[in-house]
Amino acid sequence: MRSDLRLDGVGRRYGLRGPWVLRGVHLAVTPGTLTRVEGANGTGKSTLLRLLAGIDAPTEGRVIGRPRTAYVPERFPAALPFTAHGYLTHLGAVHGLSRTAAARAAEEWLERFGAAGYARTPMARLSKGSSQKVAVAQALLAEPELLVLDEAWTGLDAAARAELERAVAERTAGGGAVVFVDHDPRRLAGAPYTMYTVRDGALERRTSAASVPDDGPLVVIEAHGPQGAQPPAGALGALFSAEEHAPGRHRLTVPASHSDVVLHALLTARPPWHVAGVHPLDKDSHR
Ligand SMILES: Nc1ncnc2c1ncn2[C@@H]1O[C@H](COP(=O)(O)OP(=O)(O)OP(=O)(O)O)[C@@H](O)[C@H]1O
Repeated sequence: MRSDLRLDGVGRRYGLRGPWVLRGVHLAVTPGTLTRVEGANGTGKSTLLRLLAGIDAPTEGRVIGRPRTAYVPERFPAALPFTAHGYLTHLGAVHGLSRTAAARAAEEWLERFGAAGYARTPMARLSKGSSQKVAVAQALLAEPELLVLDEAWTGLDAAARAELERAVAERTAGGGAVVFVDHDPRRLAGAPYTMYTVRDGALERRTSAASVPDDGPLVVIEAHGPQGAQPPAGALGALFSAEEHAPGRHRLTVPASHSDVVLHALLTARPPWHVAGVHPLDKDSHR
């Protein structure tokens, strides 16, 4: 990827008079970087990813630059009239590979994701997890400059999840950019990334995530606080991630070693937040 992909004053709404899902968004995606997008349900994460992937156009504003891009959608249309191998070979050819190179790349990626055993199975007959492997393989096949992953880990088994993390690291090491959404705050936590929260149609840049350790237990604090509020200042520096999943219902993920600090900040805030529960993060709970 030679230069940034930029969103310049981008807004998107659906329908002529629909509410603005995103408005006034400025964002630069730089070669060799990893970008994480988070936000509560329905705030516009997938909308943002589709604009970055170039499969949707902004209602207003401009997208500047278009690297060779591949995209894993939140919902992959699995019932395609191909075998996994046939589909990937076909796509490889569309991306400009020779037929032989495309077939070889298809085999290689199916193998890497532990899907070689059903390469010749019609896609309509694949399980959800297996078709997700094909969804991921189709995006990696042609070594895109920009890789956009919308909850791409969902449904993959542990080995395939790890393989996808490796593939992401390979892309950024090779100078590509990767933008992703994932519900698990530990996803790619070992790699430095820039994090943006989508809130009220805008992007807020978060900086705390880069310093999060990739080991050590995490706990989830379920807290009730003011709607639309940031967690109290005393808690912010210790947080791994924060999500307002329903109005006034905040889910804060924090290293266990820092949970006391965060609980203290919540309970002594003015007005105090109500702590509804604290539990260890179950790594698989959000997949
Ligand atoms: N094709 C569409 N037509 C009409 N409205 C849409 C369309 N796609 C998304 N929306 C609306 O735009 C808003 C943002 O949706 P989007 O899927 O981008 O959010 P999200 O943050 O990815 O949600 P989730 O976390 O549930 O995946 C929602 O209100 C949704 O209903």
